[in-house]
Amino acid sequence: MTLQLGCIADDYTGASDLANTLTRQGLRTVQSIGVPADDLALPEVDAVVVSLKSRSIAASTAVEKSRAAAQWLRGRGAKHLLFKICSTFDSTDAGNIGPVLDVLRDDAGEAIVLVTPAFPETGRSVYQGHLFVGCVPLHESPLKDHPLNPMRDSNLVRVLGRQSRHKIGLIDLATVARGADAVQARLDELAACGVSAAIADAVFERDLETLGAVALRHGVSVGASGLGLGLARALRANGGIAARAALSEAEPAVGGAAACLAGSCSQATLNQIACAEAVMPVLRLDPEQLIAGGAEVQRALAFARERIGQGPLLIASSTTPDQVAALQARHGRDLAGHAIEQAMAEIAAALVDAGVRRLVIAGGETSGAVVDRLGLPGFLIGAEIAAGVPVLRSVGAGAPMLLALKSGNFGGPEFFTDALRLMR
Ligand SMILES: Nc1ncnc2c1ncn2[C@@H]1O[C@H](COP(=O)(O)OP(=O)(O)O)[C@@H](O)[C@H]1O
Ligand SMILES: O=C(O)[C@@H](O)C(=O)COP(=O)(O)O
Repeated sequence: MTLQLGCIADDYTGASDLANTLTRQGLRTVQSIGVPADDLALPEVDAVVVSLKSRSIAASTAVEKSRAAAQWLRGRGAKHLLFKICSTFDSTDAGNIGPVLDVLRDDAGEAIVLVTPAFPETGRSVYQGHLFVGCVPLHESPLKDHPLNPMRDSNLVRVLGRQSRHKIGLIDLATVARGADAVQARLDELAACGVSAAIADAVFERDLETLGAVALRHGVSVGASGLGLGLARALRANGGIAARAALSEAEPAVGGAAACLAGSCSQATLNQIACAEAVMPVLRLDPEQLIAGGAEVQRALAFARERIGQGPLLIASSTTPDQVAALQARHGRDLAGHAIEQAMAEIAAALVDAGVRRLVIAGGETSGAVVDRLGLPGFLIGAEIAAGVPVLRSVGAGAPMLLALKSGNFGGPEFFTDALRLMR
């Protein structure tokens, strides 16, 4: 297998988002959970997206895991590596985008790395280095209240500057609009001044096509699905991608019971849970009890066992920003987040033991904990449910399951029913 593109994603929902974009752009893509084991049989593919749960862990561990993934991908022939970060630049001043970017750049022998989280399809654009979510700057968007990485500064040159050992520069939209050679010239100019990463403005897909074409001339780039789109189109334009059938087209139906789990406290997820209440049984967990111990998990399982087989159900720990803040004040941010993720993973494992084969999970960290607990090594990419969220078919671990790993902020109000309609 010779990869045309190697990708390292810092969470599992982000990985499925990128794998979805690459697939829609005609690249045969698989999503692996961690670095694939040597005995994992992978089909002939153009791109592998290695999913890490490295967004909210210690920076040194994130660096170590990303390096191992980079080594594996380079060993399979990938000349370019995309480090997939969140389109809302989810991170803290302690990392992890800057530290990972620094080592991937050094290991690739590059002087400077192009960085852009722009993803126009989901309303993420970058102008003068400031990230917008729809029509509001990042620091005014719901991301300002994220439970793990509240984003309170929209100026990405500044944000990345606090995370990196090196100087950060800007490639503005006027330069991007002048085309690939202008962008390359600006990168060279910044590198000559000792700048080692450049935030690139991008508003429209054509901007990402320009940035993708430039990125491909280098060994590594950093961005969200928008840059993935630009890279995929550049690879196709270079004639690097053979025309072949998509990987999961001919797969048989999976069937079996269906369940949804939500650990995301994002605004979009809160609305989706409210909408789901009209069409399926919904259990809202008590987060305080979840942290206290197993009784709340048992309550969830009793709720589920009574209803499994009668139709889908939803179990959610999600709550409003003020309640998240109150819980974190009592227990600490990391302890609260981790304990709830592990409780959701325990519920998921018991649901699968009880016959659930189709599982929708809302939340990146939540998805990571669940998929790890289920021991699924990888996924083929199926139909697109909403921008950035595909149906996933598990591979390499017994009978296949269907999953949807939804980024907290993605999907329309009816996301849970939209997903289940496509997960057959
Ligand atoms: N009620 C709650 N109070 C505090 N934290 C919560 C609650 N419910 C879930 N969490 C935690 O919030 C975090 C949500 O992150 P994540 O799953 O990545 O969602 P998103 O995709 O919206 O970022 C997780 O660590 C989760 O365990
Ligand atoms: O780029 C994006 O916005 C997503 O792919 C993503 O990474 C979202 O992360 P979570 O909201 O934590 O799932």
